[in-house]
Amino acid sequence: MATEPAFPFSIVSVVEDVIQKHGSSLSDINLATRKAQEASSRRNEAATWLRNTVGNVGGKDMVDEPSEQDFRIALRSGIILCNALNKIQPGAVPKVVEAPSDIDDIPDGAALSVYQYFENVRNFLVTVEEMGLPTFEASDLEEGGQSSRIVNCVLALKSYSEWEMGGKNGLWKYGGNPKPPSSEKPVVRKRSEPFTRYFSRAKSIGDKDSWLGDHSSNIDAVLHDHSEGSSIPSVYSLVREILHDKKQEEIPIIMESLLSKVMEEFESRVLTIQQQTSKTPREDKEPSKVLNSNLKSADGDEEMEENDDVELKQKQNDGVKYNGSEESSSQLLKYQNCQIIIQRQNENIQELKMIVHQTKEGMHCLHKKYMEDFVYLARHLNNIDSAASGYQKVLEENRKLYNQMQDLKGNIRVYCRVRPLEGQPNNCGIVGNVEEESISLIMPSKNGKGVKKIFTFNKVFGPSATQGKVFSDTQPLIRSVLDGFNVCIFAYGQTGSGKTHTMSGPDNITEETVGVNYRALRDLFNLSEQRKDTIHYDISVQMLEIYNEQVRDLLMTDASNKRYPFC
Ligand SMILES: Nc1ncnc2c1ncn2[C@@H]1O[C@H](COP(=O)(O)OP(=O)(O)OP(=O)(O)O)[C@@H](O)[C@H]1O
Repeated sequence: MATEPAFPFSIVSVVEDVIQKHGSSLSDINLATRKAQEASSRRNEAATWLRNTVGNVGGKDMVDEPSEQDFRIALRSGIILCNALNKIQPGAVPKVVEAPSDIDDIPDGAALSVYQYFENVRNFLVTVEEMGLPTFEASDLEEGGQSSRIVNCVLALKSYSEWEMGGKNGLWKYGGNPKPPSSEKPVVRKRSEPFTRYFSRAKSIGDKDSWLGDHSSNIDAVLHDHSEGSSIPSVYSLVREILHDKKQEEIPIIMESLLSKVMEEFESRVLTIQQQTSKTPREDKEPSKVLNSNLKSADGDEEMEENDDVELKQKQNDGVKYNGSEESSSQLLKYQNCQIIIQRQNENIQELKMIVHQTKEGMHCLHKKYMEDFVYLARHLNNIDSAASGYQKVLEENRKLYNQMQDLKGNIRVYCRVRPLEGQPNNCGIVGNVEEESISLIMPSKNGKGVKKIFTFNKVFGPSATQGKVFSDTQPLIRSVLDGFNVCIFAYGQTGSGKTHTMSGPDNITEETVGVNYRALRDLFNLSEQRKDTIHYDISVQMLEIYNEQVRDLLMTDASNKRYPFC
């Protein structure tokens, strides 16, 4: 973005006005008195700061409101100065040579080299110079030295300390700048030094705020005689006119007074602009010539208006002067609005970056948790698989044992079922005792006495045995079918002995009277369903009749082909 700042005010016009208003009074000063008062005031300020910063040294405090002599004597060992410097920049003077407590009693002018104070002073001066602060000569600490230079140095340290404690934000109010990180130094003309210093400070602000940006050359051009023969005076020509008949030593005081008045005038004009701005809402909606119109934002106008006062005060602190015209204030407001929009966009970008970062972290955590769950499930599945294969092995073993047991019981089993006789009590007639595995029959004989004969079976069912009881004994054999064994169940007996009743059931079949066939099939289908995950069974049914040495397929629909062979 082009950061062409709007300067809706003329520095020349402000200086010109001040000179017109106060021109005569600027030089009308009792220089001697003023200088003495000011020197005393500055020395007191320096002494107070040193006392507050360093505290008691060698059992003595810095004297309150010291004389020039007191001030020099207190500092000539360099201990206070080095300690103060170390407070601001710890370790700046690694070794401070201590002096005996009676150092202040040594008469002024007496040599102090025995206390090696030169080392302290030299270390202090070297460090201060490296920091870009104003220094003094070691001889200034002796009688006849320029104590004002010492005061200047101490006050510069104080200003630097305050500026540093304030987070190095804003203007460092003392005349000089701490050494910038880059090698760039403000170019200052010797003759215009007293007032160009102000602008070099403003440029140092521009390093952070880009308020004046790189326009020091423009400012320099304004200060200097940039247009020979131009009808518009420059600051340089205005000031030169004021100073041309003044003595060399008067110039700094007059310039200070002039700058002070210019600042007052500037503040006054800024206040006027603020008042006008608060009374009249912005009317100029045209794009500013000096601003990037792409940065305009309709929805941000309301909130930006609230920040106008703050921004104006900021400019006021930066020492910029306005000419007060409405057009200029409108341009300034637009410029400020754009700055606010950019700032908010930057904040939004930062916020979005934060959200993206958090989302990435969240995704990373989810992925990690997913992987952990996945590994856990894989392990769990492995365990289940092992258990299932173990179970299958055990099951297989059980089946083998089961079938072996069926074998041991006998591959051919013969059961005997006694049919109840209608209208007669059970166990009457020829049937004697019905045991678990035997039955006795009373056979008639010639002599009239019955002959008892006992028959043994795998199982004997009496006339009261239910269909369920009969099936329960055949069920284990039927289950062997599903393990690949051949099983055959058939009923044998004379007509009317109950074969159909046992195998199928009576004419009116109920849940209790259903016979072995149905029960066996139901059992096989149930087992097949239970084992469907591990074994697939194909089940088919045939129904044949063998009668009078003829085999017939009872399930064929075509009656002509019922007899064997079927095709
Ligand atoms: N255990 C029993 N309990 C009650 N009734 C029975 C029993 N056994 C057979 N009956 C009855 O006896 C009759 C003859 O039985 P069933 O028809 O089963 O004999 P069957 O041996 O099949 O004869 P067939 O060889 O002539 O076919 C039927 O009415 C049947 O209900």
